[in-house]
Amino acid sequence: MLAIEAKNLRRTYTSRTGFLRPRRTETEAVRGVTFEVARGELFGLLGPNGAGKTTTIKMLNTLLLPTSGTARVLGHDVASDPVAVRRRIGYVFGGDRGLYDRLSALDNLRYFAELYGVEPRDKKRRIAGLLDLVGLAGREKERVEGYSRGMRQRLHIARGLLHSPDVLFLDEPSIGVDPVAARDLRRTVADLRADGTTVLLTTHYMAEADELCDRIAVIAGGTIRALGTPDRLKSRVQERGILEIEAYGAGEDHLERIRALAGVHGVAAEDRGSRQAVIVQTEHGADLHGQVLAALDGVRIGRVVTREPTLEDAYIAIVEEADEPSRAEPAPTGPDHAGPDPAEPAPAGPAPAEPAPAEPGSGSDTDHRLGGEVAA
Ligand SMILES: Nc1ncnc2c1ncn2[C@@H]1O[C@H](COP(=O)(O)OP(=O)(O)OP(=O)(O)O)[C@@H](O)[C@H]1O
Repeated sequence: MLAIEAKNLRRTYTSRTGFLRPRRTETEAVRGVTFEVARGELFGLLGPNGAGKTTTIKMLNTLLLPTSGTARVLGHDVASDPVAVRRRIGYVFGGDRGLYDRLSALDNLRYFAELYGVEPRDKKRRIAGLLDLVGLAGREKERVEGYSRGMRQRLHIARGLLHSPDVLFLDEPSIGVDPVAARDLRRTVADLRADGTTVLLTTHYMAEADELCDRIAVIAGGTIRALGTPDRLKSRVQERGILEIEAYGAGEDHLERIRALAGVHGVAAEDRGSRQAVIVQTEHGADLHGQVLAALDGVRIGRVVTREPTLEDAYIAIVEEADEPSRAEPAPTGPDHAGPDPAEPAPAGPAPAEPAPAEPGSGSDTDHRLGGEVAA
């Protein structure tokens, strides 16, 4: 039996804007998403901001009703059997909310264990095992307010696992976590998988996805643009050369000039402190150094290197193709691929069913990303 089965999932948000003349605005956040996750698999959902990742996760973990389409988790339908789904899943989202700062990690876990109905006779052993798994054993008596962001995140994961879920949703667990803590977090996630837990992970960090995920779906504009193993995704750009230029002050006009050069397949700029890395994907074997540097006329340039493509380059290429449908490659076929979907308007559907989260420090619930706890 599959852990997750999503078929043509769609979700449209309807919001009202304007006071005197209110208008209804519809946002098609997810526009026909189909994928399957096998039991024990670590599956990554990657995409730019606003791509529809959180909305997809929330439909799968029963916090939002799909506008149309179906989803099953361990065979249970998310819309018609949400209680059975909730019993089998855990949900951990990035950020600071969801823990009691004034309590120790141990007391937090004891409290949530009670809330989630963990059998009293199992509680002690379960908590000790989880503290061990997330690397907090020995620090469990300290108050959470003194914890680093990485430690909090690992405690969040322990909390999400208290009721021994078979499927864990991890929504950007490493957001705002420093590189050393992020490495520890990756180790924890890898251990979870080794224990047989199915994990659906969203992240903005490509290296993390590359290291951890068995398969990855790249989502943009509410549809899946590519799906496969990290190697398979990388093979999309294998035939390309990557030119990486350290720059200070390159603007969108410079990038446009590079984009317009014959033999250039994609351009992206990443801020790295005071400098930028301008990453240019070129046709394999094309020597575009001179032309690219000429297009950066007036910009201070540092090191220029050519290198092999990474998952990040594949990701940039996929997302850029999604932005420019006319340049999109033909949709690949086969079980490991999902091509661009036709963007038909989503039919109107049932109203959202977001349970009000009863989270410590949850504040107002106007932020759509901050879902409630779904553990049974
Ligand atoms: N409650 C809501 N009401 C109206 N629009 C919403 C709501 N929640 C999300 N959206 C919109 O739906 C789209 C998808 O949002 P979603 O949060 O699922 O994306 P995401 O891929 O998780 O983004 P991020 O990486 O920034 O978290 C965005 O355009 C977003 O503005």
